[in-house]
Amino acid sequence: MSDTSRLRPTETTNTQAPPPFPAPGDRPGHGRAAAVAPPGLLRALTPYLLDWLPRQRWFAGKGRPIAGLALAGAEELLPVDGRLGTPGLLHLLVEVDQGQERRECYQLLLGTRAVLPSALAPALVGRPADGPLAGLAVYEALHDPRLAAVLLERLRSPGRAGPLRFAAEPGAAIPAGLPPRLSGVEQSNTSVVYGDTFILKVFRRVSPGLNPDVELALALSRAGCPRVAEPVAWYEAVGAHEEPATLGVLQRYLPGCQDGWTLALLAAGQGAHGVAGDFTGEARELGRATAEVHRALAGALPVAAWGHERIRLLAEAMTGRLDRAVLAVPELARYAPALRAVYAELAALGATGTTLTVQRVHGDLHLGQVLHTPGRGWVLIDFEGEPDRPLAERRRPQPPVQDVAAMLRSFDYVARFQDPEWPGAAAWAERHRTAFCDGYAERLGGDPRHTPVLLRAYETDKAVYEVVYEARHRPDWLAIPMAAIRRLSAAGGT
Ligand SMILES: Nc1ncnc2c1ncn2[C@@H]1O[C@H](COP(=O)(O)OP(=O)(O)O)[C@@H](O)[C@H]1O
Ligand SMILES: O=P(O)(O)O[C@H]1O[C@H](CO)[C@@H](O[C@H]2O[C@H](CO)[C@@H](O)[C@H](O)[C@H]2O)[C@H](O)[C@H]1O
Repeated sequence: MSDTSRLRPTETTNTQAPPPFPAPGDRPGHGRAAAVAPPGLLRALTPYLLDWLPRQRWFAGKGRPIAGLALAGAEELLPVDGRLGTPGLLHLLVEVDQGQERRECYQLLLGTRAVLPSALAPALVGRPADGPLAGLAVYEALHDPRLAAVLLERLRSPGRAGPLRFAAEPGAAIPAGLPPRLSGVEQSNTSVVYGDTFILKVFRRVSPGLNPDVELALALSRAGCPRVAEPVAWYEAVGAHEEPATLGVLQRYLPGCQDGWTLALLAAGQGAHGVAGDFTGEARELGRATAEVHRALAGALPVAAWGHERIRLLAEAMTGRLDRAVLAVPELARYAPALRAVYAELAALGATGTTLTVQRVHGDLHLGQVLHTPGRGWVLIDFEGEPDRPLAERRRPQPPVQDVAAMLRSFDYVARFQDPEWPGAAAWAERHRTAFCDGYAERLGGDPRHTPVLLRAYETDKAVYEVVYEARHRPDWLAIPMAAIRRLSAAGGT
């Protein structure tokens, strides 16, 4: 008999992280723990997690010291027992205290084995010397096809596993035994492809509430919109006091696709005689696809109108983001007065009696979030919104121009990627931005360029976000959004 009891939650109150880490206490955004592991589990893992977490691509708190860890959930999906000679599988929700008001909660899937095969050596997290995992190698479970297969099996048979709930679209046919492989493209989350038929995205940073990546993709798929990879199953953590937190989604895999960023760079690089190549046909098609998604979202989910006060609040929120960005990246400071003027113009727009139609949008649209597929043309993915914004904010309706502005920024990125100072960059970007807007207007009937004040405010807001994003994650790329900041701050009135 396996010794599963050693990892079963034995208490119904929060486990405190062992000294020297402080007790979790009441956690903003997470409330009480959904499940509690026995004392000793977190203590055993902590030294390894402190080293391993900050090295993960998806870990948002890089560069800030970790003051404490706490378990918000623990479930044994396969018995953890080295004597069995088979791998164990632990599902953990770990809260990380980095001295900020909001503690981030991360989803970890950890495998355990007495002997780790050499192919899994790069996935090693640590070998605790004592505690409930003593003598076992603890490693990233999604690297192990045997353990990735367990997740697919759970998704095939909806139901509960402790605090975890697995659900599937009615009628979804998910075959058994599809071979898993870890997706090479690791970004904000971790994805596993099953037999080129499905792709499972395991969300890393989680919080209570329905993740828009599931919510919007389901709404679009149920509305029959072909511009989305259909979700077929998902799983979530069910807490006692809060909305379930979405943990992962299984979607149809689109074989043979390529992302827009790769394609656009390729096209731009294929020009002759020093002139960058053309991507305007694809950009126009992408504008059409984006308009189709907006139209389908407006049909499936609530739409509202923003009047004066709400537009003023939007301008205020953008100004607040700028102020915080200036603190994070001081070289923005000299442009700040001109950028504030862009937002002031937006606030003034509300005073003229203008109303804006708002609806659910993608929220972080860029060329890396669109896949060109052999059968369907452009498909939009990753409806999570900007990962740094709280979930509730990402789920609020917004003017659809937000997505348009974000995609316009992406064409600017392509133009300046090789050389931020390339003299032809502005013209290349402008041609492709125009083509995208033409396609969008053609399909939707409304042209985003007809609200230039709003469009510029959103483009500015995005460029400010990108400055902070690049300063934090890819300092070598900072020159790209800074060039946009210079342009937008110099543009002046309408
Ligand atoms: N349905 C799909 N079919 C094929 N490939 C996909 C699909 N969804 C995502 N991908 C691939 O996985 C990558 C990451 O997906 P994404 O949803 O953006 O994850 P993340 O949230 O980690 O950024 C994409 O750039 C694409 O290469
Ligand atoms: O794809 P994510 O949801 O993780 O989005 C984040 O990372 C993006 C970069 O991978 C970042 O996008 C920025 O860089 C892109 C080129 O790599 C460019 O096409 C985008 O226009 C630009 O915003 C995105 O902002 C960030 O949220």
